[in-house]
Amino acid sequence: MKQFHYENGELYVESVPVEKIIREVGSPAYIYSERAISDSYASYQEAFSSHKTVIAYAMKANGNLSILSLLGKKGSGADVVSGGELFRAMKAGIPPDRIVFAGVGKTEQEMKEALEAGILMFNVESSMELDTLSKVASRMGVTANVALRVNPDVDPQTHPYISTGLKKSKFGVPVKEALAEYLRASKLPGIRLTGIHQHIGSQLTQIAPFRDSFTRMIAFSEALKEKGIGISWLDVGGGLGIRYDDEKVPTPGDISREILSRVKDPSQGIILEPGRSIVGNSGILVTQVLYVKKTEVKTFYIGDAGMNDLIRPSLYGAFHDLWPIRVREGASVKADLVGPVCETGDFLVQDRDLPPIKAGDLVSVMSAGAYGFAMASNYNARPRPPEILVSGDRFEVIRPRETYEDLIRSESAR
Ligand SMILES: Cc1ncc(COP(=O)(O)O)c(C=O)c1O
Ligand SMILES: N[C@@H](CCCC[NH3+])C(=O)O
Repeated sequence: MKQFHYENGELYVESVPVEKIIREVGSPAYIYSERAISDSYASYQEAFSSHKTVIAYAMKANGNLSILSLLGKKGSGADVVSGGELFRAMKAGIPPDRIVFAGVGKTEQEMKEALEAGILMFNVESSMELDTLSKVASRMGVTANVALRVNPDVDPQTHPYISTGLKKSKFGVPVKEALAEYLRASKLPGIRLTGIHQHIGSQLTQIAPFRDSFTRMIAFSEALKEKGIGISWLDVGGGLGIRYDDEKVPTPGDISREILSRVKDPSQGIILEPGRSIVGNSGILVTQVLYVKKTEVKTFYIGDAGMNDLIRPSLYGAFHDLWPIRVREGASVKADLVGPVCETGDFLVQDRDLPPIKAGDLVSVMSAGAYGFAMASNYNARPRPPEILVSGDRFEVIRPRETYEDLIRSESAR
């Protein structure tokens, strides 16, 4: 978080005071640090530099075109999960031969688009999907590069909504059925088996689940080799956690040691799909406190950003730290920071000792660069906030605030 720091009691992003940005673009607003994004990406590049690696940024975390093109220019690929994400990635200039496509419900149309683009690999999640891809590719007279997403049944020790590698989860092909499915796939027209894919969950803070699932992946790739199926790419997914509160999280270097120590051949291709760990701590959501409301039992700071702008606290009970934009002297107060949305679950912070805050103050919801704007909605007909990218002493609006007209653009009143 070193790109977000105080100078004389005032919060800066890189060399720009947050207040200066808000004066120009208004509140609420997402603000990202280019330096922070570049540094996170570089830590993956360095950690995996000894092996042939594609870092396929999981753009679901933050799919802004400027961020995609920033990463694309550094050599990043993209992990996409829809035709829309594929479209965005290509618009941002990410070459298709660095794009992998995951997701349990790809449509025939999406498969066709990805085949036309010539993506690196489809990460296929079920037998039926495999048959559909074979049919679509054969019809087009092309061959789809395929990995099966193998569900290793490993507990990632994270929030249940974002655990994906357990037996009971909807993702991937159960590890027990995977060998038979690969053998079947090897005979299907229009399919070329090029990889194995795993992704066990998000916001992983322990190294053991990575180790367990990768150990299973290596064992599985050896079982495939014995059956004559050689694999070019081991796609180990994403999921590395970030520090929201006081978590101690593994680094890309820790992950690479686990992985690369087991991969003897440096020409064995590795694909990584980090999302949160690239952008999560590279962004904040700034909101202005409109009102302070004290009841018999609680203090509420009512801000101009709500669950439609950042849904993680409402959806997962997620913790986001709260920093004042200007530090005030005084005692902390136990309070909630809530939004204007008509839902009791509309809170960004709940029952927490917060620094002294007055109506009119700007505050920063930290660690909001991943799954922040990306999951924002127009609920309550609220225009989504702008996104700002800071680079050194400059800042740029990389997505303007939506207008009321944007809200109704494709509708008509009868
Ligand atoms: C297939 C796949 N790859 C990569 C990611 C990115 O995960 P994270 O943002 O936790 O790195 C996800 C989301 O969890 C995913 O579902
Ligand atoms: N959206 C989630 C993570 C889901 C990851 C996508 N597979 C979050 O905010 O933490």
